[in-house]
Order: sequence, then C-alpha cells, then structure tokens
Amino acid sequence: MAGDGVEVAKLEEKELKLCEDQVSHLALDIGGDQGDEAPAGDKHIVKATGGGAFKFSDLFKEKLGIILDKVDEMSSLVAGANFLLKAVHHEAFTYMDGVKDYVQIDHKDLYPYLLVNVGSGVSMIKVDGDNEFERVSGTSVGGGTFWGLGKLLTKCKSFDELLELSHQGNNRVIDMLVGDIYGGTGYSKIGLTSTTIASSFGKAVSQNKELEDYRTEDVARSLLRMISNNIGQIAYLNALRFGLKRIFFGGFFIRGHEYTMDTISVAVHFWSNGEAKALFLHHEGFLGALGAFMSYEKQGCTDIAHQFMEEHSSVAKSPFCTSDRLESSTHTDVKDNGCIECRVQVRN
Ligand SMILES: Nc1ncnc2c1ncn2[C@@H]1O[C@H](COP(=O)(O)OP(=O)(O)OP(=O)(O)O)[C@@H](O)[C@H]1O
Ligand SMILES: CC(C)(CO)[C@@H](O)C(=O)NCCC(=O)O
Repeated sequence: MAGDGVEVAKLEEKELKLCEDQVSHLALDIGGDQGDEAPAGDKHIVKATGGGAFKFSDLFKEKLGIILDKVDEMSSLVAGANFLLKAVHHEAFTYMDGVKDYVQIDHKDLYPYLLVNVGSGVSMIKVDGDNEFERVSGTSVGGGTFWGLGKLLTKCKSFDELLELSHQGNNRVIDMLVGDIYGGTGYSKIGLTSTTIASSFGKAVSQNKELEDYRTEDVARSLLRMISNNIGQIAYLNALRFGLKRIFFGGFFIRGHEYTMDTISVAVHFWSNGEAKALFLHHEGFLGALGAFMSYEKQGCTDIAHQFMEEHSSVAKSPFCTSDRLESSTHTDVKDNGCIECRVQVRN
C-alpha cells in the first residue's frame, strides 16, 4: 500500500480472511484513521464487482469502513475487455505450437465477438457493442474444477505448484487415446488421429493402479488438458451457434500458461476444422476489475477515469485511444506472481 495510491492484488477467499488486519491498513491509507465504527457519512466508496462484492460487503464495511459500490459482473467483464481491445496495442494474441502472435484488432470491426471468462466457473458472453452483450452460456467445469480436483488428486498446496506439475507431466499415461482403442492407428475416416484423446483419464479404468501409482505430474497434465479442452470445445460451439468469428479467452485461470493456451487453441482448431482461432488477452485476469473502474466514467465521475488515462495514455482526453504507453506501463507493473500492480491517485 502506497501513501498516495491503491495497489490491486488478487486474493483467494481464504487469504482475504487471513489478511483482514493487513487490509485494514488500506482503509487507513485511503481515508485516515476512522476506527472500526466510522460514521456512515465518512465512509469511503470503492467500486467492486463479482460475487466478492456481495459476499464481502459487510466485512469491508465493518472492518474497513469502506462501502463497496457493486458493479454488475458481466458488464464489468465486457467493459474491461472492450477497453483493453481498443486501448492496448498488443492485447490480443493467438497461441499455437509455442508461438505467440499478436493480432491487431480493427476497432470498427471488433463486434460481435465471444468473450469466454474462465474464473472458478466459466461465462460465455456474446458482445455486440460497447454496452451491448448477452451471457449466452457457461460451464461449471472451469478454473475452480482444475484447482479443486487437482488439489485433491495431487495434494498440491498452491495453484502454481499444480501448474508446474502439469508442465512436467505426460497425459498419455492416464488418458485413453484413439490409438489405444484402435491398436495404434487413428480413425482417419472421422478425422481422429491416433494421438487424439478418446477418453480423458480413461486408461485408469483398466490399469489396475491406485492413485498413488501415478505420477502427480501426469495426473495434473491430464486434468489440465481435460478442462482446457472442454472449455475450448464449448466456446467454439457457442461461437458457431451465433456465427461469431472471434473468441477471446480471459479470466485468471489462463494466467498466460502456455500449455493451457495451447490446449484451448488446439480444441478450437480441432472442432472448427481450422476455421476459428482462440484469441487470448494479455491482461486476462483483470477484465472485471478494470471494467468496474471504467464505470466511474459511466456515472459521470470522469475525473478518476480520465486521470488514470491521462497518466497512462499519450492521447489524454480519450479513454479509448490506442496507446502504447498504457501497454508499456502495465507491462512493467506485472509482477512475478502474475499480478498487475495498478496505482491510481485518489482525489479527495
Ligand atoms: N495463484 C492462484 N491461486 C488460486 N487460483 C488461481 C491462481 N492463479 C490462477 N488461478 C485460477 O484462477 C481461478 C479463479 O479465477 P478468478 O479469480 O478469475 O475467478 P473467480 O472470480 O473466483 O470466479 P468466477 O469468475 O467464477 O466468479 C482459480 O480457480 C484457479 O483456476
Ligand atoms: C457464477 C459465475 C457467473 C460467478 O462468476 C461464474 O462462476 C460462472 O459463470 N459459472 C458457471 C455457471 C454456469 O453457467 O454453469
């Protein structure tokens, strides 16, 4: 926490509970010592979105004297994605076979697109314009499933550890491939190569092994492939359903992890017969927070949003300008743990 700014960090729910005391310094830094029972008129208002804005509303109010001004989760995600896609030059990229290719988006040709936000669960949103969108689908098999099942199966203590394990693993040890079923060959007549996964975790059925007999690396790898594949497939089917040519994937699950992006890309490529491409967002984990922040402007409180843009953009007046400076600024603030540190001057 800096004296003149606010640091944004991602915390899991259990971490938030553990660090109530530390977080209370936030209140002191923003508003001075108001004590636990600050009078309502003196309380500070902070934009917040997602389930946490509801769930932790009382905690913030009682412990920190901060009122969470709730911004709709889907609107925030869409506003954040639209903003990034218009303002940041190197925001969207494809990822295939280890190659990251930045895609230049023509602002006039941005809509419609499918936004797939992979957090604990997955939301799929058809975006038709600046504030025009519809959540068209979702799946409960998302980042929380990977982390939750992964934790149980591998006894990992952190998400990063689980990702690292998956990086070292070989999914062929546990997944049943088409080749395993077809005696080493593929089923080319219906477009299935011998290495296509026929059944995730399917080999475990006949191998007569206990969980302990598998390497945790291989378990983590199969799990990551299963979930990423499934998300890629459902996303593509929804894009097809609405004739959308672009699918942008965001959410904290992705974390720029190569294998996750590669699997999602392969799934989209496979199901679309190579016609569609998965696009990833450089600032994928912060769409909602950014969108909530942008809502200051919608409310007519242009000062804060504009000030932010003035500090980060070469074209001061327009929050939707193309700006390499914004990009380089956020780049330098990306920390080792994947968090972006964002300092915003708060005016009294
Ligand atoms: N360091 C980390 N610790 C915990 N989870 C992480 C971490 N890094 C990435 N993740 C992934 O991010 C997911 C949570 O993402 P995010 O914070 O965007 O979602 P959420 O807001 O909890 O969920 P939802 O969007 O469904 O409301 C986790 O389930 C996990 O898969
Ligand atoms: C419930 C939300 C929107 C909360 O962010 C998210 O976790 C989600 O989209 N879950 C998937 C729910 C479903 O559509 O099956």
